[in-house]
Amino acid sequence: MLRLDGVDRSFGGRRVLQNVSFDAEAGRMTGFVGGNGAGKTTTMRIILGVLAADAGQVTWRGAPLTRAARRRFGYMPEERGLYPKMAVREQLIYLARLHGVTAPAAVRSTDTLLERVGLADRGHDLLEKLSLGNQQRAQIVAALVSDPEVLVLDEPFSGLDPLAVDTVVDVLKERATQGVPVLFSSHQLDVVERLCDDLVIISAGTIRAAGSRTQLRATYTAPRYELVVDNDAGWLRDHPGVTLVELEGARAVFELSRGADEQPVLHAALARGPVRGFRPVVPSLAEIFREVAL
Ligand SMILES: Nc1ncnc2c1ncn2[C@@H]1O[C@H](COP(=O)(O)OP(=O)(O)OP(=O)(O)O)[C@@H](O)[C@H]1O
Repeated sequence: MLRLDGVDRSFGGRRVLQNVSFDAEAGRMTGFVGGNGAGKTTTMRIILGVLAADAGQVTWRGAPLTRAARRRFGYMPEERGLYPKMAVREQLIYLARLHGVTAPAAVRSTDTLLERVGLADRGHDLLEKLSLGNQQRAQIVAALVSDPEVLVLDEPFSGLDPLAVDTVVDVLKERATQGVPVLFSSHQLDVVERLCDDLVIISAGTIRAAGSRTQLRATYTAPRYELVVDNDAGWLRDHPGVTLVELEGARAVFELSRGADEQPVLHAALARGPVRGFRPVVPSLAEIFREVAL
């Protein structure tokens, strides 16, 4: 597992990371989310050794990271890394070689990945001739081409159309299935929700929550239910333990205080007339994020 333990970092006396600790586990997709300036890129740069931490450490498989270990990492930096004036396929092969991949394997890996992301026929173009979305696809190939042991990706989905997002999601999930920890940052909470097994939420340089989606839901949001009746459901407002979240006439979404049982609410509804729907509502990641990070 990739582990950050007590990482601090300041710029010019301003602390931007404070005691940052979390794990990205082998074989799991870990979404790293936080608002603008929260500290995601700085954290990823420290993992890759592009920046040094002031305190704390990053370990991989229990050992502090060395330059040799980091060569086996795949990194997609925020500033992206490919050369605009070099042909796409040529530089991807070159990059794989830099990471110690043999020439035939570098060619094979480049061609397979270009095909996967729909760029097989653009390999001979200069990177700058590609549309921004296609450049982004090439950057993703760059992170994957050396068949890395660990993947650290800064906003890998930004600028991709929905079909390209799906393709990249598939490729990343495949890597995770092969045992690679995949740590990626994203502002697209719907994509993170669909994709990640684990979540790390950072705000103002501090980790606010980390764990599996199910754990975070259980920890940070109260149980929620939807009730649909025939008449106005406004009476719920006065029911003990209930907080109304939404009310549209006969349909209501409500939260129950912790430890409260939902059955008395159902009985109360039935006592007033027919109940057309009653079901638990799973809070979205955006709601968890609002609860934890803001
Ligand atoms: N080289 C630097 N010098 C000074 N301040 C920096 C430097 N790099 C980052 N910072 C500051 O550190 C804080 C965290 O920035 P960082 O880029 O890590 O956030 P982020 O979560 O990736 O944000 P975004 O989602 O906007 O990309 C910000 O306040 C930023 O201004």
